Amino acid sequence: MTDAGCKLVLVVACALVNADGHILLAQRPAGKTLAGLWEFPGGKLEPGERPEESLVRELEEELGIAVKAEDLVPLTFASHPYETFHLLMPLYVCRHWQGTLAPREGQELQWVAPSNLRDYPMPPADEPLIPFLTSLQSPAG
Ligand SMILES: Nc1nc2c([nH]c(=O)n2[C@H]2C[C@H](O)[C@@H](COP(=O)(O)OP(=O)(O)OP(=O)(O)O)O2)c(=O)[nH]1
Repeated sequence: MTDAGCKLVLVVACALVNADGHILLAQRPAGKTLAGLWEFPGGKLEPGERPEESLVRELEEELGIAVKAEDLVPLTFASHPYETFHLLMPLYVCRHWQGTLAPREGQELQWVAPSNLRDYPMPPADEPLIPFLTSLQSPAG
């Protein structure tokens, strides 16, 4: 059966990877949907935006860093049926940015070793993404 009422929501997200090979997670603040869960920085595309452009904007807004679109490397994507919408979320990896990273929206931030990602409760859409991150090569690898 086709779900004619399904609303598709496109969200772009980024695994920022630091020199130690750790990945940045952000905790969704109280009051938002999925509050308390740890997610990859990013957000919904605004009308007319290209995905990479949207992610550059979100990373500046949320973390105060400047990222070049060409430093956003596609890794995989999430496709998850939430109750009120279907989430389609490309996940990029980024190892290069400028500026000092800071939580601009009051969110908790944590650098996490890929092998420890499962210690951080994530939205259900994100769980299938974890194996892709644990298989990321280290900068030296
Ligand atoms: N940024 C981000 N969003 C995620 C992840 N996993 C996941 O299910 N989402 C969902 C949560 C939200 O429903 C949507 C992102 O919305 P958003 O961050 O732009 O805005 P929001 O929380 O204010 O959205 P809302 O759900 O409260 O309307 O994608 C993730 O890893 N990163």
